[in-house]
Amino acid sequence: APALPGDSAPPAPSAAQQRLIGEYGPATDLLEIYEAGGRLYADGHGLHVQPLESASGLKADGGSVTLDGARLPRRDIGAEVVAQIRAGEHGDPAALRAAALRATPPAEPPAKRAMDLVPITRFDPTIKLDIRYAGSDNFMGFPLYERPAAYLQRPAAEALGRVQQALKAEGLGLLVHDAYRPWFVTRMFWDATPPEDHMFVADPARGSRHNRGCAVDLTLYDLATGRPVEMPGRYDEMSPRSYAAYAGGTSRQRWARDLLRRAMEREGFQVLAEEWWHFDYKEWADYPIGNTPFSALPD
Ligand SMILES: C[C@@H](N)C(=O)N[C@H](C)C(=O)O
Ligand SMILES: [Zn+2]
Repeated sequence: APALPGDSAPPAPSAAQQRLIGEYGPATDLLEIYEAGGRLYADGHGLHVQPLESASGLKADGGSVTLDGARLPRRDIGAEVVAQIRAGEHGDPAALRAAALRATPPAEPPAKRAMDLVPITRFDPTIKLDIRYAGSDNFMGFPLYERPAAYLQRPAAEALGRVQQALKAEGLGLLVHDAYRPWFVTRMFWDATPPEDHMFVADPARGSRHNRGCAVDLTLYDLATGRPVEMPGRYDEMSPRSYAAYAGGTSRQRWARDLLRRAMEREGFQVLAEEWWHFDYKEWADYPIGNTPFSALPD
């Protein structure tokens, strides 16, 4: 039997539909235009799952929507949050890093298991890496890691290898953005992120499951082209598009997101409700919080 039975990707929407799909209006009361079953719908801002062609009073041209005469501009909430973080009081990378390195992780009772971090490509070298925190293409806008490495605790890395094998039958592979993360980096994320967006970064007072070597941030790539598969939102986007249950975007994007989730769940990983790309391995509570930088981990 196929590893992930019953899957076939829905068709992509037409270019004309693509131009309209998105979020419009005030952040606290967004109007969402999305595709389902080949049709466009408007939802929010006083409308409820309204087929676009029958939404009287609504005119959409892509750049903005006019609803009952009021103009609702297109929004990219994630990009707005990134701009806020980079302009914020904690925008100085060196000062942020120095403060985080001076701080100490929370004290905890002895962990059940010792750290046993292994490179995540050890059990399947076809897992691809694009380690965003080792470069500047991340929400902070500067490198946080000394090298583009990805480690997980051994049982989690083995499980990830099995996910990769299962996805091969679908012509897909895993593209990893992050795995083990030293605690001081979690502290830097927390300090730099506006409090209203703290749901997207772990509280250093409890530690991240990444610090325990048991969380992985990842997406899918197409084995034939090597290109990432389109998802409903961007990696590390701090907006509702990141929620695992987000109903917007296109059927094809939601299909890919849900396929990734099912493939991961079959091997003991659980998705984070706020982030479609973040998965915790089931044994995370057994491991201690790690603060070892990548420069001190073996290659
Ligand atoms: C920062 C983001 N990639 C992430 O991993 N968030 C979760 C909540 C975490 O920090 O553990
Ligand atoms: Zn994560």
